[in-house]
Amino acid sequence: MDYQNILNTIHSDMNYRDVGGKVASYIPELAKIDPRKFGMHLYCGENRHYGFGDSEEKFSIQSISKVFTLCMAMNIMGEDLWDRVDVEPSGNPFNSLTQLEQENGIPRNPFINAGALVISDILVDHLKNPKEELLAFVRKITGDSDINYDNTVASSEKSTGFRNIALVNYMKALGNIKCEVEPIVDFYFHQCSLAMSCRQLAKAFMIFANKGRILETGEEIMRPEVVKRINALMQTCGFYDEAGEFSFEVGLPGKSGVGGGIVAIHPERYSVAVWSPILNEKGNSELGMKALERLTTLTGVSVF
Ligand SMILES: NC(=O)CC[C@H](N)C(=O)O
Repeated sequence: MDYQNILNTIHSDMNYRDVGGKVASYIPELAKIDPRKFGMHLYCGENRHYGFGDSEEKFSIQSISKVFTLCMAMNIMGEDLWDRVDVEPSGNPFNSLTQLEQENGIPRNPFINAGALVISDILVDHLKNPKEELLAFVRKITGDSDINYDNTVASSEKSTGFRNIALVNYMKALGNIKCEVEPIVDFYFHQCSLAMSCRQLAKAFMIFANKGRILETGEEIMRPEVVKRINALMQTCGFYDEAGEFSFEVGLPGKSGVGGGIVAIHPERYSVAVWSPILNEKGNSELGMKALERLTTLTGVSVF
């Protein structure tokens, strides 16, 4: 497959003028990002890297980080994790509070904010220094030590993160949060502030296309049965109330973030990341979704 040729076609056929959404502004620091940014990187192992545009520039990965923390929490808790968080698509916005009341504080899935905050609670509860351990985990699976938190983005989100703070308080009232609220949201805002490029994200997510092993070293990070669960959740819940649309258009498991990044994997073939900060009304990168639709259409291959 001539991936570089396909990526070049996507790059020349599409740009930010094709979409009408807006850069996220509820986190003030994200509102400063240039809406014209557009990059994509595809990695198939054996040093086969293909990319274009701003694929080496770091951006705020936001909710994409929820896949990393889920992975760590599953390695700690095993199947007991599912007593604290469910595995169903929410059909609701990522920061919604309403379902929690009807469902006794058990979030629908680990990728909506409520679910990711329960995962943060678990990591804060079990790890000595969760921020350092998350950073070490991400650097290890990426094979790159040049990955850090963006403290300016983390404090910017903290200054306006009332909904997330409300979610933790509410779940604590309903008995699904063990630790204090402050360290949980501090950890959550930091995980969301992780700054990575498309190239780094494609490398990191290769473990989900490679049955849980780091491709280059063969080291097992997760058991294959854990990868099965995480990929299933990316397929059904990775795009909030647009997970159906992403499956329909793209046909790959993936995860988005309000920084405008999307990562998707094709098991045993490739891992791909795209970045364009303009979001649609569901909070997913508009151009990113279109670019990935082009990728699976032009290659003629998806998981379906
Ligand atoms: N969808 C997202 O990327 C949301 C993450 C963001 N940090 C928030 O909690 O609102």
